[in-house]
Amino acid sequence: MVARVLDGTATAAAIKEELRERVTALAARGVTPGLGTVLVGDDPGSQWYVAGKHRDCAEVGIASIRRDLPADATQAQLDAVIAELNGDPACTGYIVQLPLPKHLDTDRVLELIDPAKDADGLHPTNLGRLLLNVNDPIASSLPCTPRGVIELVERHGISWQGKNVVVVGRGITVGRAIGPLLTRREYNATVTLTHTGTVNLREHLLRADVIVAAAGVPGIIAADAVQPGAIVLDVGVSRIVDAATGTSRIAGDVAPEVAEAAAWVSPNPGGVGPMTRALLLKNVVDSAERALG
Ligand SMILES: Nc1nc2c(c(=O)[nH]1)N[C@@H](CN(C=O)c1ccc(C(=O)N[C@@H](CCC(=O)O)C(=O)O)cc1)CN2
Repeated sequence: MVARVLDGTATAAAIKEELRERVTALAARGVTPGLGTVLVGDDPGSQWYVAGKHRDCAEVGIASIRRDLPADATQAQLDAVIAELNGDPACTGYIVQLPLPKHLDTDRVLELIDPAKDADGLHPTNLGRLLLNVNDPIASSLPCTPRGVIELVERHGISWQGKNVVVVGRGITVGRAIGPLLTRREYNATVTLTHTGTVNLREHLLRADVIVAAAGVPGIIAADAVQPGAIVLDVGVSRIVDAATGTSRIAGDVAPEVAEAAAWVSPNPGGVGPMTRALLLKNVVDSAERALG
């Protein structure tokens, strides 16, 4: 068997087209959504992602506001930028690109974001609402990557109902947030959260109908750990630098041979990454519509 491809690039393009229409409808009501980004430092991956977010905004008609700080920015400087965006009416939603340099306090930063402008859905209030408003998908922003994973599968005609899902990785942007979403009644999946400390990871994986690999460990999902016919989503991103040439490439969590065992695989790049960006825009448009009532 050769797995079919869960095409994130094409699916994200379709979502952006739908969003363009919604943005036009908002404009007719006098509202222009505006996405802000805060980037600290010069990590090439983060710079690339942030640039991509602004390109996406231009494509769908969302205004974009960019605040870049040097790698040695102080906590006070970062706090001031957040206060400025919280107070800027042109900025209807924003994100702080993660990871932050180690000397900055990520938890504090996420708490300082106005929950109504939290386009990532990572403010404690919004993560709390994710747990509390179990059947209200747009009560507040939802984390973009989990939302992207869910839509990528659904838009390929696959239902989540009754699926055994094994998530690998316990980070805040994916692993911890996807379980509360997928166990909502509308999806009815059964979710096991595993991580690099899980004993007998392979046994868990062999029971999975769907694997969401978000550990950031290249190749952690091997072909002999995937049951025939499984759906495998490769969320992990590691950059491997070739010491000789200085060039870098992306390595996902899923070994290439998995494509011979699974029914569906998301490529990496070209799978969940573009969906994360598209769902960020969707959060911004959802919240502009919510604000109108
Ligand atoms: N504040 C946040 N920070 C981070 C998040 C997040 O959701 N919010 N997630 C990741 C990075 N990320 C979004 O910011 C992200 C990752 C990957 C892509 C993407 O489009 N990837 C392309 C490949 C691009 C390349 O060549 O490097 C793909 O998969 O095809 C977009 C966004 C961590 N930080």
